[in-house]
Amino acid sequence: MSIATQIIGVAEKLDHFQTASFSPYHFFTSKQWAKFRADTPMTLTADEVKRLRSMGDPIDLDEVRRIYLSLSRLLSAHVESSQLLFEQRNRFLSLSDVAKTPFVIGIAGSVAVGKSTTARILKELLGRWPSSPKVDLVTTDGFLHPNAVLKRENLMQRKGFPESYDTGAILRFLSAIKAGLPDVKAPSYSHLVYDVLPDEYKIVDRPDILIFEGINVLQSRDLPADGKIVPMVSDFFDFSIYIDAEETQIHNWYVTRFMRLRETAFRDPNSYFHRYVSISEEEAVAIAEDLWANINLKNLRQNILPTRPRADLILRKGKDHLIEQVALRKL
Ligand SMILES: Nc1ncnc2c1ncn2[C@@H]1O[C@H](COP(=O)(O)OP(=O)(O)O)[C@@H](O)[C@H]1O
Ligand SMILES: CC(C)(COP(=O)(O)O)[C@@H](O)C(=O)NCCC(=O)O
Repeated sequence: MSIATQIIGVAEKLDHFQTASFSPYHFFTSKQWAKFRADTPMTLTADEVKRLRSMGDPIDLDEVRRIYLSLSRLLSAHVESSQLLFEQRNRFLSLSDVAKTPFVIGIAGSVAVGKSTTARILKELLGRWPSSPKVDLVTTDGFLHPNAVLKRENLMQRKGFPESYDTGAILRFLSAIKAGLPDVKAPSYSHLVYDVLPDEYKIVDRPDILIFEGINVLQSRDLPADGKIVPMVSDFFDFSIYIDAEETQIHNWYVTRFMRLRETAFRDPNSYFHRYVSISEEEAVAIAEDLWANINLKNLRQNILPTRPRADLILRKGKDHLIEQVALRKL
Protein backbone atom coordinates (compact mmCIF):
# COMPACT_ATOMS: atom_id res chain seq x y z
CA MET A 1 0.00 0.00 0.00
CA SER A 2 1.39 3.44 -0.92
CA ILE A 3 2.04 6.00 1.80
CA ALA A 4 -0.62 8.25 0.24
CA THR A 5 -3.25 5.47 0.50
CA GLN A 6 -2.22 4.79 4.11
CA ILE A 7 -2.55 8.49 4.99
CA ILE A 8 -6.00 8.65 3.36
CA GLY A 9 -6.95 5.51 5.32
CA VAL A 10 -5.91 7.12 8.62
CA ALA A 11 -7.71 10.37 7.73
CA GLU A 12 -10.91 8.42 6.95
CA LYS A 13 -10.68 6.60 10.28
CA LEU A 14 -10.20 9.90 12.14
CA ASP A 15 -13.18 11.30 10.28
CA HIS A 16 -15.19 8.29 11.41
CA PHE A 17 -14.55 9.30 15.01
CA GLN A 18 -16.28 12.60 14.33
CA THR A 19 -19.47 10.83 13.25
CA ALA A 20 -22.41 10.51 15.63
CA SER A 21 -21.78 6.92 16.79
CA PHE A 22 -18.25 7.76 17.96
CA SER A 23 -19.14 11.16 19.33
CA PRO A 24 -19.65 11.72 23.07
CA TYR A 25 -22.81 13.65 22.11
CA HIS A 26 -26.36 12.81 21.05
CA PHE A 27 -27.38 15.16 18.23
CA PHE A 28 -30.92 16.47 17.77
CA THR A 29 -32.49 18.76 15.21
CA SER A 30 -34.48 21.57 16.77
CA LYS A 31 -37.66 19.75 15.66
CA GLN A 32 -36.66 16.54 17.48
CA TRP A 33 -35.57 18.54 20.52
CA ALA A 34 -38.87 20.44 20.67
CA LYS A 35 -40.74 17.15 21.28
CA PHE A 36 -38.96 16.62 24.60
CA ARG A 37 -40.83 19.53 26.13
CA ALA A 38 -43.70 17.01 26.66
CA ASP A 39 -46.45 18.81 28.56
CA THR A 40 -44.17 21.45 30.11
CA PRO A 41 -46.41 24.51 30.41
CA MET A 42 -45.34 27.79 28.80
CA THR A 43 -44.81 30.08 31.77
CA LEU A 44 -43.57 33.14 29.86
CA THR A 45 -45.60 35.67 27.92
CA ALA A 46 -44.58 37.27 24.61
CA ASP A 47 -43.98 40.58 26.44
CA GLU A 48 -41.71 38.90 29.00
CA VAL A 49 -39.63 37.32 26.21
CA LYS A 50 -39.31 40.76 24.56
CA ARG A 51 -38.13 42.22 27.85
CA LEU A 52 -35.58 39.43 28.40
CA ARG A 53 -33.97 39.41 24.96
CA SER A 54 -30.85 41.42 24.12
CA MET A 55 -30.77 44.02 21.37
CA GLY A 56 -30.85 42.39 17.92
CA ASP A 57 -31.88 38.96 19.21
CA PRO A 58 -35.27 38.16 17.63
CA ILE A 59 -36.08 35.29 20.04
CA ASP A 60 -39.86 34.93 20.51
CA LEU A 61 -42.34 32.62 22.20
CA ASP A 62 -42.05 30.07 19.37
CA GLU A 63 -38.30 29.74 19.96
CA VAL A 64 -38.88 29.41 23.71
CA ARG A 65 -41.45 26.69 22.97
CA ARG A 66 -39.15 24.94 20.43
CA ILE A 67 -35.92 24.99 22.43
CA TYR A 68 -36.10 26.34 25.95
CA LEU A 69 -39.06 24.39 27.38
CA SER A 70 -37.29 21.06 26.68
CA LEU A 71 -34.08 22.52 28.04
CA SER A 72 -35.65 23.80 31.27
CA ARG A 73 -37.37 20.41 31.72
CA LEU A 74 -34.05 18.58 31.27
CA LEU A 75 -32.20 20.96 33.59
CA SER A 76 -34.85 20.73 36.28
CA ALA A 77 -34.51 16.90 36.12
CA HIS A 78 -30.75 17.35 36.74
CA VAL A 79 -31.44 19.77 39.62
CA GLU A 80 -33.96 17.41 41.24
CA SER A 81 -31.66 14.39 40.99
CA SER A 82 -28.76 16.35 42.49
CA GLN A 83 -31.02 17.47 45.37
CA LEU A 84 -32.03 13.84 45.93
CA LEU A 85 -28.39 12.71 45.88
CA PHE A 86 -27.55 15.46 48.39
CA GLU A 87 -30.23 14.17 50.81
CA GLN A 88 -29.21 10.52 50.31
CA ARG A 89 -25.56 11.31 50.94
CA ASN A 90 -26.36 13.23 54.12
CA ARG A 91 -28.41 10.30 55.39
CA PHE A 92 -25.64 7.87 54.42
CA LEU A 93 -22.99 9.98 56.22
CA SER A 94 -25.34 10.76 59.15
CA LEU A 95 -24.82 14.47 58.53
CA SER A 96 -27.36 16.99 59.67
CA ASP A 97 -27.48 20.77 59.24
CA VAL A 98 -25.38 20.69 56.09
CA ALA A 99 -25.77 23.85 54.02
CA LYS A 100 -27.42 23.10 50.68
CA THR A 101 -25.22 24.15 47.79
CA PRO A 102 -26.58 25.76 44.64
CA PHE A 103 -26.71 23.84 41.38
CA VAL A 104 -24.32 25.79 39.12
CA ILE A 105 -24.92 26.10 35.37
CA GLY A 106 -22.13 27.61 33.21
CA ILE A 107 -22.96 29.30 29.90
CA ALA A 108 -20.09 29.92 27.46
CA GLY A 109 -19.72 31.18 23.87
CA SER A 110 -18.36 34.05 21.80
CA VAL A 111 -18.94 37.74 22.38
CA ALA A 112 -22.23 38.69 20.61
CA VAL A 113 -23.49 35.11 20.26
CA GLY A 114 -26.43 35.78 22.57
CA LYS A 115 -25.36 34.23 25.88
CA SER A 116 -27.15 36.89 27.93
CA THR A 117 -30.53 36.23 26.31
CA THR A 118 -30.20 32.48 26.86
CA ALA A 119 -29.13 33.03 30.46
CA ARG A 120 -32.05 35.38 31.23
CA ILE A 121 -34.66 33.11 29.57
CA LEU A 122 -33.34 30.08 31.47
CA LYS A 123 -33.32 32.02 34.72
CA GLU A 124 -37.02 32.84 34.31
CA LEU A 125 -38.05 29.35 33.18
CA LEU A 126 -36.05 27.50 35.85
CA GLY A 127 -37.37 29.77 38.58
CA ARG A 128 -40.88 28.56 37.82
CA TRP A 129 -40.10 24.91 38.64
CA PRO A 130 -41.02 23.99 42.26
CA SER A 131 -37.55 22.48 42.84
CA SER A 132 -35.73 25.74 42.07
CA PRO A 133 -37.72 28.85 43.00
CA LYS A 134 -34.59 30.93 43.56
CA VAL A 135 -32.32 31.34 40.54
CA ASP A 136 -29.50 33.90 40.37
CA LEU A 137 -27.50 35.03 37.36
CA VAL A 138 -23.93 36.31 37.48
CA THR A 139 -21.83 37.34 34.46
CA THR A 140 -18.06 37.04 34.40
CA ASP A 141 -17.46 40.58 33.08
CA GLY A 142 -17.57 41.83 36.70
CA PHE A 143 -14.40 39.80 37.27
CA LEU A 144 -12.47 41.61 34.52
CA HIS A 145 -9.54 43.66 35.82
CA PRO A 146 -10.55 47.35 35.90
CA ASN A 147 -9.53 49.43 32.86
CA ALA A 148 -6.88 51.19 34.98
CA VAL A 149 -5.14 47.83 35.51
CA LEU A 150 -5.66 46.71 31.88
CA LYS A 151 -4.15 50.01 30.65
CA ARG A 152 -1.20 49.73 33.02
CA GLU A 153 -0.52 46.15 31.88
CA ASN A 154 -1.11 47.09 28.21
CA LEU A 155 -4.09 44.71 28.04
CA MET A 156 -6.88 46.97 26.69
CA GLN A 157 -6.64 45.15 23.34
CA ARG A 158 -6.93 41.85 25.23
CA LYS A 159 -10.23 42.53 27.03
CA GLY A 160 -11.98 39.16 27.32
CA PHE A 161 -8.73 37.16 26.95
CA PRO A 162 -7.87 34.90 29.94
CA GLU A 163 -5.25 37.33 31.30
CA SER A 164 -7.81 40.18 31.46
CA TYR A 165 -9.79 38.43 34.22
CA ASP A 166 -9.06 38.09 37.92
CA THR A 167 -9.34 34.29 37.80
CA GLY A 168 -8.44 33.98 41.47
CA ALA A 169 -11.46 36.15 42.35
CA ILE A 170 -13.71 33.95 40.15
CA LEU A 171 -12.46 30.81 41.90
CA ARG A 172 -12.91 32.38 45.36
CA PHE A 173 -16.45 33.46 44.41
CA LEU A 174 -17.43 30.00 43.14
CA SER A 175 -15.80 28.27 46.12
CA ALA A 176 -17.89 30.41 48.48
CA ILE A 177 -21.05 29.65 46.45
CA LYS A 178 -20.37 25.91 46.45
CA ALA A 179 -19.57 26.00 50.17
CA GLY A 180 -23.17 27.18 50.66
CA LEU A 181 -22.13 30.52 52.20
CA PRO A 182 -24.71 33.29 52.55
CA ASP A 183 -24.44 36.75 50.93
CA VAL A 184 -21.58 36.10 48.53
CA LYS A 185 -20.54 39.26 46.63
CA ALA A 186 -20.16 39.29 42.83
CA PRO A 187 -18.53 42.39 41.29
CA SER A 188 -20.42 44.35 38.58
CA TYR A 189 -19.44 45.52 35.09
CA SER A 190 -21.03 48.27 33.02
CA HIS A 191 -21.04 47.96 29.23
CA LEU A 192 -21.95 51.64 29.18
CA VAL A 193 -18.78 52.87 30.85
CA TYR A 194 -16.88 49.80 29.58
CA ASP A 195 -15.41 49.16 33.01
CA VAL A 196 -15.87 47.35 36.28
CA LEU A 197 -17.99 49.38 38.71
CA PRO A 198 -15.99 49.92 41.91
CA ASP A 199 -17.91 49.11 45.09
CA GLU A 200 -20.96 47.78 43.19
CA TYR A 201 -21.79 44.21 43.94
CA LYS A 202 -24.55 41.72 43.40
CA ILE A 203 -25.30 39.69 46.52
CA VAL A 204 -25.86 36.00 45.90
CA ASP A 205 -27.60 34.44 48.87
CA ARG A 206 -27.84 30.66 48.63
CA PRO A 207 -29.97 30.32 45.48
CA ASP A 208 -31.24 26.93 44.33
CA ILE A 209 -29.49 27.52 41.01
CA LEU A 210 -26.69 29.90 40.01
CA ILE A 211 -26.25 30.61 36.29
CA PHE A 212 -22.68 31.75 35.65
CA GLU A 213 -22.30 33.24 32.18
CA GLY A 214 -19.27 34.45 30.24
CA ILE A 215 -16.96 33.80 27.33
CA ASN A 216 -14.30 32.24 29.55
CA VAL A 217 -16.20 29.88 31.82
CA LEU A 218 -15.05 26.61 30.25
CA GLN A 219 -11.39 27.58 30.01
CA SER A 220 -8.71 25.48 31.63
CA ARG A 221 -5.62 26.96 33.23
CA ASP A 222 -1.97 26.34 32.51
CA LEU A 223 -0.36 24.15 35.13
CA PRO A 224 1.77 26.45 37.30
CA ALA A 225 5.50 25.88 37.38
CA ASP A 226 5.40 25.05 41.12
CA GLY A 227 3.26 22.01 40.28
CA LYS A 228 0.40 23.08 42.61
CA ILE A 229 -2.97 21.85 41.41
CA VAL A 230 -5.28 24.79 40.71
CA PRO A 231 -8.97 24.29 40.19
CA MET A 232 -10.66 25.40 36.98
CA VAL A 233 -13.82 27.49 36.91
CA SER A 234 -15.76 24.59 35.39
CA ASP A 235 -14.84 22.31 38.33
CA PHE A 236 -17.67 24.14 40.12
CA PHE A 237 -20.28 23.45 37.41
CA ASP A 238 -23.02 20.87 37.63
CA PHE A 239 -23.99 21.50 34.01
CA SER A 240 -22.48 23.54 31.19
CA ILE A 241 -23.85 24.99 27.97
CA TYR A 242 -21.92 26.34 24.96
CA ILE A 243 -23.73 28.65 22.53
CA ASP A 244 -22.34 28.08 19.07
CA ALA A 245 -22.73 29.63 15.61
CA GLU A 246 -20.74 30.10 12.41
CA GLU A 247 -17.98 32.67 12.80
CA THR A 248 -19.42 34.72 9.91
CA GLN A 249 -22.84 34.88 11.62
CA ILE A 250 -21.38 36.07 14.93
CA HIS A 251 -19.27 38.63 13.10
CA ASN A 252 -22.41 39.94 11.42
CA TRP A 253 -24.33 40.06 14.74
CA TYR A 254 -21.45 41.91 16.41
CA VAL A 255 -21.15 44.63 13.74
CA THR A 256 -24.94 45.04 13.38
CA ARG A 257 -25.28 45.36 17.17
CA PHE A 258 -22.48 47.92 17.32
CA MET A 259 -24.24 50.02 14.67
CA ARG A 260 -27.55 49.78 16.55
CA LEU A 261 -25.88 50.66 19.86
CA ARG A 262 -24.54 53.74 18.07
CA GLU A 263 -28.16 54.83 17.60
CA THR A 264 -29.07 54.05 21.22
CA ALA A 265 -26.68 53.36 24.15
CA PHE A 266 -23.69 55.22 22.64
CA ARG A 267 -25.77 58.44 22.54
CA ASP A 268 -25.49 58.60 26.33
CA PRO A 269 -22.59 61.00 27.06
CA ASN A 270 -21.41 58.54 29.75
CA SER A 271 -20.92 55.81 27.15
CA TYR A 272 -17.29 54.82 26.55
CA PHE A 273 -18.21 54.66 22.85
CA HIS A 274 -19.95 58.08 22.80
CA ARG A 275 -17.24 59.50 20.49
CA TYR A 276 -18.40 57.09 17.75
CA VAL A 277 -21.82 58.77 17.49
CA SER A 278 -20.43 61.78 15.65
CA ILE A 279 -18.21 59.97 13.13
CA SER A 280 -19.45 58.81 9.71
CA GLU A 281 -21.21 55.48 9.26
CA GLU A 282 -18.25 54.10 7.26
CA GLU A 283 -15.82 55.08 10.02
CA ALA A 284 -18.05 53.48 12.66
CA VAL A 285 -18.27 50.22 10.67
CA ALA A 286 -14.47 50.26 10.41
CA ILE A 287 -14.17 50.60 14.23
CA ALA A 288 -16.59 47.72 14.80
CA GLU A 289 -14.75 45.57 12.22
CA ASP A 290 -11.46 46.34 13.93
CA LEU A 291 -12.77 45.45 17.42
CA TRP A 292 -14.19 42.24 16.00
CA ALA A 293 -11.13 41.15 14.01
CA ASN A 294 -8.43 42.17 16.46
CA ILE A 295 -10.01 41.30 19.79
CA ASN A 296 -13.18 39.22 19.73
CA LEU A 297 -12.49 36.96 16.72
CA LYS A 298 -8.94 36.26 17.89
CA ASN A 299 -10.29 35.41 21.32
CA LEU A 300 -13.00 33.19 19.81
CA ARG A 301 -10.44 31.22 17.81
CA GLN A 302 -7.72 31.01 20.44
CA ASN A 303 -9.59 30.72 23.72
CA ILE A 304 -13.34 30.25 23.36
CA LEU A 305 -14.08 27.77 20.54
CA PRO A 306 -11.44 25.30 21.83
CA THR A 307 -13.55 24.96 25.01
CA ARG A 308 -16.69 23.82 23.14
CA PRO A 309 -15.96 20.06 23.47
CA ARG A 310 -16.01 20.46 27.26
CA ALA A 311 -19.68 21.52 27.37
CA ASP A 312 -22.48 19.19 28.44
CA LEU A 313 -24.83 20.79 25.92
CA ILE A 314 -24.11 22.70 22.70
CA LEU A 315 -26.82 24.93 21.23
CA ARG A 316 -25.95 25.56 17.59
CA LYS A 317 -27.55 28.68 16.10
CA GLY A 318 -28.29 29.41 12.46
CA LYS A 319 -29.28 32.74 11.01
CA ASP A 320 -31.52 35.08 13.02
CA HIS A 321 -30.20 33.51 16.23
CA LEU A 322 -32.55 30.52 15.75
CA ILE A 323 -31.24 27.26 17.22
CA GLU A 324 -30.87 24.56 14.55
CA GLN A 325 -29.12 21.75 16.36
CA VAL A 326 -28.75 20.59 19.95
CA ALA A 327 -25.89 18.31 21.03
CA LEU A 328 -26.24 16.70 24.47
CA ARG A 329 -23.36 14.84 26.08
CA LYS A 330 -24.04 11.12 26.54
CA LEU A 331 -24.10 10.20 30.23
N1 LIG B 1 -20.91 48.64 24.09
C1 LIG B 1 -22.06 48.20 24.62
N2 LIG B 1 -22.95 49.08 25.18
C2 LIG B 1 -24.09 48.64 25.73
N3 LIG B 1 -24.44 47.34 25.80
C3 LIG B 1 -23.60 46.42 25.28
C4 LIG B 1 -22.36 46.79 24.66
N4 LIG B 1 -21.73 45.66 24.25
C5 LIG B 1 -22.54 44.62 24.60
N5 LIG B 1 -23.66 45.08 25.21
C6 LIG B 1 -24.74 44.25 25.75
O1 LIG B 1 -24.13 43.43 26.76
C7 LIG B 1 -24.67 42.12 26.77
C8 LIG B 1 -23.57 41.09 26.72
O2 LIG B 1 -22.95 41.11 25.47
P1 LIG B 1 -21.83 40.04 25.08
O3 LIG B 1 -20.82 39.98 26.18
O4 LIG B 1 -21.36 40.34 23.70
O5 LIG B 1 -22.54 38.64 25.14
P2 LIG B 1 -23.77 37.99 24.36
O6 LIG B 1 -24.06 38.75 23.09
O7 LIG B 1 -23.31 36.60 24.08
O8 LIG B 1 -24.89 38.05 25.33
C9 LIG B 1 -25.64 42.06 25.61
O9 LIG B 1 -26.94 42.19 26.16
C10 LIG B 1 -25.29 43.26 24.75
O10 LIG B 1 -26.42 43.76 24.05
C1 LIG C 1 -16.77 42.41 28.27
C2 LIG C 1 -16.55 41.36 27.20
C3 LIG C 1 -15.10 40.85 27.24
C4 LIG C 1 -17.50 40.17 27.45
O1 LIG C 1 -17.17 39.56 28.70
P1 LIG C 1 -18.02 38.42 29.50
O2 LIG C 1 -19.32 39.02 29.95
O3 LIG C 1 -18.29 37.28 28.61
O4 LIG C 1 -17.11 38.06 30.65
C5 LIG C 1 -16.85 41.94 25.78
O5 LIG C 1 -18.12 42.48 25.74
C6 LIG C 1 -15.83 43.03 25.36
O6 LIG C 1 -15.86 44.12 25.84
N1 LIG C 1 -14.90 42.69 24.44
C7 LIG C 1 -13.78 43.57 24.08
C8 LIG C 1 -13.87 44.12 22.67
C9 LIG C 1 -15.15 44.89 22.42
O7 LIG C 1 -15.27 46.04 22.86
O8 LIG C 1 -16.04 44.32 21.78
